[in-house]
Amino acid sequence: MSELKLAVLGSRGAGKSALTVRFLTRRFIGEYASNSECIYTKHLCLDGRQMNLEIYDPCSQPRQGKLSLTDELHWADGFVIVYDISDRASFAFAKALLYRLRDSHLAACKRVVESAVFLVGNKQDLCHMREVGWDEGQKLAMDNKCQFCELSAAEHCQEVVTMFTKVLRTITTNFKVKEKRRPSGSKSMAKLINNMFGKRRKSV
Ligand SMILES: Nc1nc2c(ncn2[C@@H]2O[C@H](COP(=O)(O)OP(=O)(O)OP(=O)(O)O)[C@@H](O)[C@H]2O)c(=O)[nH]1
Repeated sequence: MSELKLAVLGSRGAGKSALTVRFLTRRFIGEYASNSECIYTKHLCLDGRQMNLEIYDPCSQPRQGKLSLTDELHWADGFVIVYDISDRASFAFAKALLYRLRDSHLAACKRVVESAVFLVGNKQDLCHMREVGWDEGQKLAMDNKCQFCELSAAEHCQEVVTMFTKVLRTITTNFKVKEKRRPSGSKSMAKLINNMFGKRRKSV
């Protein structure tokens, strides 16, 4: 059974908990305690495959603006980066998060994993108060080679489910690519033995 780990990141109040809970329960709950971080777990079936999903919803208060992200980067297989379309500062924060992710992927040459990132413009129901254009979100996503959508955790249940499903599907695809690249156990053992003893034999 696959184990999938997803981190939902963004600035305070962007709607990380609302989106996560909407996906997990199909319900929109107006207020969440923002002083505690959560790892939600769910068993689900995606494309006929059973998997255990963990979703990390951090407490943004103490880390706001720090962007260290080191723990999340090591832990997660994929990321949902959320901003609030009626809050330009949250867009700037999302942009900084994407740059931080990109830098770490470049440093680690994790090109395969790069696309398991979804940029989400939340609170689309507040479009009368919009501060960030759809095209700005789309461009930021294109520049960072990630997927993008605008939606409302408050009003769009199916869109939220579709967004999470897409990012989970990307993660499982990345897993499959990695599996293909990794030599099988017996082959890699043979290679190891060959490296050790083959070289020694040559030097004798
Ligand atoms: N109008 C509207 N409000 C939303 C939407 N999503 C979340 N909210 C509201 O935005 C506020 C913040 O939502 P949260 O889900 O707690 O945001 P968060 O990013 O988890 O915030 P922190 O836990 O403080 O980091 C709450 O009052 C939610 O009800 C949305 O799609 N539309």
